[in-house]
Amino acid sequence: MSTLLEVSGVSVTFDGFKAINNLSFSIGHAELRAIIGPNGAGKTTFMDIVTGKTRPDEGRIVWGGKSRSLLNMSEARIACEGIGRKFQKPTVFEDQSVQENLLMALKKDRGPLAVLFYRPQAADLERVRALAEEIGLADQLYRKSGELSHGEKQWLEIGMLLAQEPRLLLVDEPAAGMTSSEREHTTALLIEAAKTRAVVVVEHDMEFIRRLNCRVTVLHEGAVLAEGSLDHVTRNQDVIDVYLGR
Ligand SMILES: Nc1ncnc2c1ncn2[C@@H]1O[C@H](COP(=O)(O)OP(=O)(O)OP(=O)(O)O)[C@@H](O)[C@H]1O
Repeated sequence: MSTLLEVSGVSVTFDGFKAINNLSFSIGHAELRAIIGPNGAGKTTFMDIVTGKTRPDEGRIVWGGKSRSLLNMSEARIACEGIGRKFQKPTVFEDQSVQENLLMALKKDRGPLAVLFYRPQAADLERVRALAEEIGLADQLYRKSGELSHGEKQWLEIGMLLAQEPRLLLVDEPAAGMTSSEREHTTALLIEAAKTRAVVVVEHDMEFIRRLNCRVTVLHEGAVLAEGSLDHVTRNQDVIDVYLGR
């Protein structure tokens, strides 16, 4: 499988504390990956580094077919390059309908005049309909987003990220606060999304990860402790020791 993102030998120090320690990680163009690890393992900092929010002290991060470095790019540039991030808390425009939220998120010319004179074209509405179908909100297009359940808001936000056509999607704890049927739907949605792009899911819920049925990377003290199937990593003695606090 060809590599989309390659992080090598990256370290980050906060006030003398090494939060990320010589971390290496890579993901393919259409791959689903789960990242797990105990509290403080460096999962959030890892995502901050990939999105340009935090700059590493050392290491390399290369991206795409031309292996361009992400290190000199601004956060906005990295987002334009096709790296989308879903934070834990849903952030949709609550007063707008599902359709309006998705329309606003479509990848388009965002110049001030283009935004001012924007009128949705038939192709945009069709794309929004397809996105709503993909996230399971096709029958809620005209509903105010503020009226959606927590799970539905999360799907809408995932749809808004998909509307930007990212090549890599980073998703932070998508299952938190969801009912079990919402979790099942979220699993299916992420598996589907990863057929055409890379998706990294940071999650604590092992049952959710089991259903994702993907390669798992275990972080501990800012480095990769183990990698492989969930069964493989949960049999690893180092992983067992870390989770049991030994
Ligand atoms: N800005 C910062 N300044 C100082 N220390 C920080 C900063 N950001 C993170 N850390 C520390 O770096 C370590 C890694 O934190 P990080 O949030 O990346 O872990 P995590 O794996 O996401 O944890 P959790 O599962 O609890 O969210 C922690 O010890 C944290 O306290």
